[in-house]
Amino acid sequence: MSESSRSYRNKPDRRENSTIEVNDISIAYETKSGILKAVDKVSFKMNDTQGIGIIGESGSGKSSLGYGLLRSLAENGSVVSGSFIFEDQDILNISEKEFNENYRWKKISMVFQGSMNSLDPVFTVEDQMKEILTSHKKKISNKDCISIIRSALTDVGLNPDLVCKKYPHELSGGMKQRIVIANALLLGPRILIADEPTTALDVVIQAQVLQLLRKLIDEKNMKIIVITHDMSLIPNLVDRVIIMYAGQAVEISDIKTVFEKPLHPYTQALIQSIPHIRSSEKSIKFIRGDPPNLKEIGEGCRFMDRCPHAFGDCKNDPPDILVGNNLVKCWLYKNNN
Ligand SMILES: Nc1ncnc2c1ncn2[C@@H]1O[C@H](COP(=O)(O)OP(=O)(O)OP(=O)(O)O)[C@@H](O)[C@H]1O
Repeated sequence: MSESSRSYRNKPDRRENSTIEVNDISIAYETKSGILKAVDKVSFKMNDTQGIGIIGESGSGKSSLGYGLLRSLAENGSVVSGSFIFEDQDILNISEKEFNENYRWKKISMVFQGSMNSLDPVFTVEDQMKEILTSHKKKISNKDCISIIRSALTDVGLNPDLVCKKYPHELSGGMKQRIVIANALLLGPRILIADEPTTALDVVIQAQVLQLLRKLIDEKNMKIIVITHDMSLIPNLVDRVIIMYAGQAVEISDIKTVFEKPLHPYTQALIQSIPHIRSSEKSIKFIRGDPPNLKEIGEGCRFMDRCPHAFGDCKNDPPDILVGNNLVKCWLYKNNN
């Protein structure tokens, strides 16, 4: 890659301030039948944390949180409160123009859920990648474009000579997902939000894509926020997890503790629902009942109706309680307060 083309991609610099602080983010959608509160006061920090997983069942608000952080919510959605501090700046509180010019794709990027199926069928891989580059870097030369594209494809384990001139339908699912990741990393972001990055891939390819993400995080010294409903995917990818339930972060834990000693009854149930091949247990464990309707949230613990440990206190909103280094939103730990 030429020196000039190198300068279009942010280079990893271990000295830069990579602290990320998400404070009390709430997200709501306006719908015909009322306001739906998808995310309720979620906070987390990533100082020494390189990767964080956002885990929860469908509808728990994971994607809304990711879209909210990238300022890409659907038109009827908005971040109603909270801040997202990155490089000492609340990037939810700057103009759209400044965010687009300095942050979107350049410092924060996203692999959207299902995006491998939205690659444009009438453009070659090279043309799609060129389009991204030229729309963000108006003055970039064709030579630099090609050089960056080839390097980005190599980074994700693809041979540029074989894939540059190919159309999406000529590629396997795994290759398409690698291209989607290469697209997201094209401008050298410091934070990558990956929403269900391995859904719709078979297990072997899933493992390869996860391994690729791990390699890219290390090589590029970037931070990753992985959104997934599948807890079993993340142990080698992230060091902390946020367990989301009905729009709230009910547990924030390091990855080891969450598997060895999950605190929240919902997290415990999630872990128990992961099938173990060597276990003598023949029946599949599942969580009975349904999550509450996010348009009709009342007082009290949102998991109460499904919780085997529910008791009187649960009728009141549970506080966030620190247990060791981990936070849990559950009255069972009130004596730790
Ligand atoms: N544009 C929208 N308008 C109205 N409601 C929405 C919109 N987008 C999401 N929701 C609702 O917000 C809640 C959270 O959805 P979200 O997609 O963030 O959850 P999720 O945990 O990512 O689920 P999934 O894994 O199925 O994507 C759900 O009740 C969903 O129906």
